[in-house]
Amino acid sequence: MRHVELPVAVDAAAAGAPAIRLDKVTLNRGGRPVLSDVTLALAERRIGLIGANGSGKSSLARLLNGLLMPDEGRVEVHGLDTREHAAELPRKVGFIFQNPDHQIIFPTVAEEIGFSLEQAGRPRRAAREEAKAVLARHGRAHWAERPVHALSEGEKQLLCIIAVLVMQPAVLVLDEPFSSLDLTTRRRLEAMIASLPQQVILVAHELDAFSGYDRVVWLHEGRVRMDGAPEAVVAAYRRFAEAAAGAAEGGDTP
Ligand SMILES: Nc1ncnc2c1ncn2[C@@H]1O[C@H](COP(=O)(O)OP(=O)(O)OP(=O)(O)O)[C@@H](O)[C@H]1O
Repeated sequence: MRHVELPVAVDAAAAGAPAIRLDKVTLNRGGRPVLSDVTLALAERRIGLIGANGSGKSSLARLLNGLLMPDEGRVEVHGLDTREHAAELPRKVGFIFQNPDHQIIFPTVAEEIGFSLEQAGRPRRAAREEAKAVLARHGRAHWAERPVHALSEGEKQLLCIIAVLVMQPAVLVLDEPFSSLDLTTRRRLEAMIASLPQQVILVAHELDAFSGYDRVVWLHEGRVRMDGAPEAVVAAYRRFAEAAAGAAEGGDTP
């Protein structure tokens, strides 16, 4: 199967002014392009990003909060060029990594959340107290003095989300947050994410995670292959992936 799926029009006007724009973005990593000429206006509240391993999803996600900068083109978040406003981006775009251990710095839950509150401008002493109140709001008051290493993977992921949310970002980017979670834990986290007022951009291989989403973008070899309603994009991607698996079994690649 070699045909290119035509993009599905997304009603950007209905969704409001784009919060995020990528304009002709090319990104090189390891001396080769991993994103090529990507143009996207991301305005919808719930956007999924899918694609095969190595297709460029994490790289694109990292462009959104300034962890990576484009080699060509521009990335704008709420009108700010990421190249010129890198220091402001972490407060606008919260980022959740696949592995919570890459995000958590402090030994206890309250210290981790307290640090985020300090980053958001609270004095240290007030931050420690407020951390307990934040945990209580999430029904996790009993976590405050818990060592982070004693939390399960799902609990650590929830801690990361709570810690990022205290910065009150306008956008939450989650890069494969479910990959080590069991189904029940994943469903709970999905429900929590669904309840957030933030714009959410979710990178995931779990194709059923996008129910209720406004839009899904499929990346293929560093380019947008299809972009539109979740059902249509996920179905096309599934067909493509299954054809690719079949062709690989037969010694061919689509
Ligand atoms: N630190 C790095 N240095 C060099 N190349 C990298 C680096 N990180 C990723 N790449 C390359 O960039 C390409 C895109 O990787 P990326 O992680 O963005 O893909 P992905 O779609 O998120 O993949 P996955 O689903 O496996 O997480 C891959 O070819 C990868 O090898």
